[in-house]
Amino acid sequence: MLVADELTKLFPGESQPAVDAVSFTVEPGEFIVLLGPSGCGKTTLLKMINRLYEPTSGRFFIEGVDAHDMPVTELRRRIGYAIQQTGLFPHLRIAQNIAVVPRLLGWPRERIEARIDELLDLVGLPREFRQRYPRQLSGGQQQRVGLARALAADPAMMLMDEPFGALDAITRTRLQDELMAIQRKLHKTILFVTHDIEEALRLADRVMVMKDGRIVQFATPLMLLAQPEDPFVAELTGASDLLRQLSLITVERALAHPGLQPSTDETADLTPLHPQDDLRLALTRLLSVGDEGLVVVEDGRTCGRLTLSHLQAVLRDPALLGAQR
Ligand SMILES: Nc1ncnc2c1ncn2[C@@H]1O[C@H](COP(=O)(O)OP(=O)(O)OP(=O)(O)O)[C@@H](O)[C@H]1O
Repeated sequence: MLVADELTKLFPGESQPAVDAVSFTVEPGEFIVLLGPSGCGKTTLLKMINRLYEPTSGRFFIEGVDAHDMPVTELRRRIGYAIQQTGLFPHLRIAQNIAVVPRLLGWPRERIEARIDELLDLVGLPREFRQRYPRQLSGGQQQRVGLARALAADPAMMLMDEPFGALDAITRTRLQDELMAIQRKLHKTILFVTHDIEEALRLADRVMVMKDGRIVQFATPLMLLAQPEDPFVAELTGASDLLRQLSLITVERALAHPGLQPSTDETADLTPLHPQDDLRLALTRLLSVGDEGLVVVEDGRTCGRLTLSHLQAVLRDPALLGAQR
């Protein structure tokens, strides 16, 4: 668990703190996205957490221990760090880049070699890339190496500063999918900075919206869209966009809505929905089939039938907010 208590950073010569007395708690295994306009303090906050910057005041605790009392090497061993510019060493081969932290930690050679292979597999790169230099890889491949390097010593927490910022939409979506799969498998606590609202809503368990060094709202993606606490949050997230809200709710949740009894009509549709499909996709399909709705099928078994009434009920129901996954 990560607990920040009035964490503040005032850079020398500045009148306003870059991060201004922020307090929050992050549970183990949560995927947190930091979102906010340029200069609002996202990077500064991350850099305080791995102590690249020392806070001017305030404290934070990792697993109950005051980070200030921890040796920096010990702290950084627990925290992986990946950034947009990748920070790969150009003169080191991919294998050496990935091995930087394990080497610092004095791991035996065989363990390091095995770990490099394991990580290349995990991030979806061929093992032959071991011998290449960063310049011989595409931007997306370099980002994967950056991710592998951040994961190398198996840290419990990952700080990621716009790691997919410079990538095309397709590569970006693919890397998001892989990061989510890695997160589910390894249960890392992740603090992830982005400017991209779609990326934030897709990845986050909770989004920390920042403005002028402060936290404006810290809530699930659906809560942000459905109950923005501030006009700034509404504008930033496009909260009036109902399609965005629907994209965050699954068919399964809509079927479970107490206001509507699921019909178990066995008539098979040509293209049934799956319980884990999102309601934005469901809406697109429902608009083309009309009133009778679409059958929902999982592993060959019919779970119910979804209609437009389900979507309307869900959008009107505040009880569904906060539990979109
Ligand atoms: N080393 C520094 N010295 C002085 N001021 C700094 C320093 N680093 C950041 N700042 C200032 O602190 C504020 C917050 O910067 P920070 O980089 O944390 O913002 P950010 O939200 O990450 O922005 P972006 O989205 O553009 O990366 C800005 O006003 C910035 O100019």
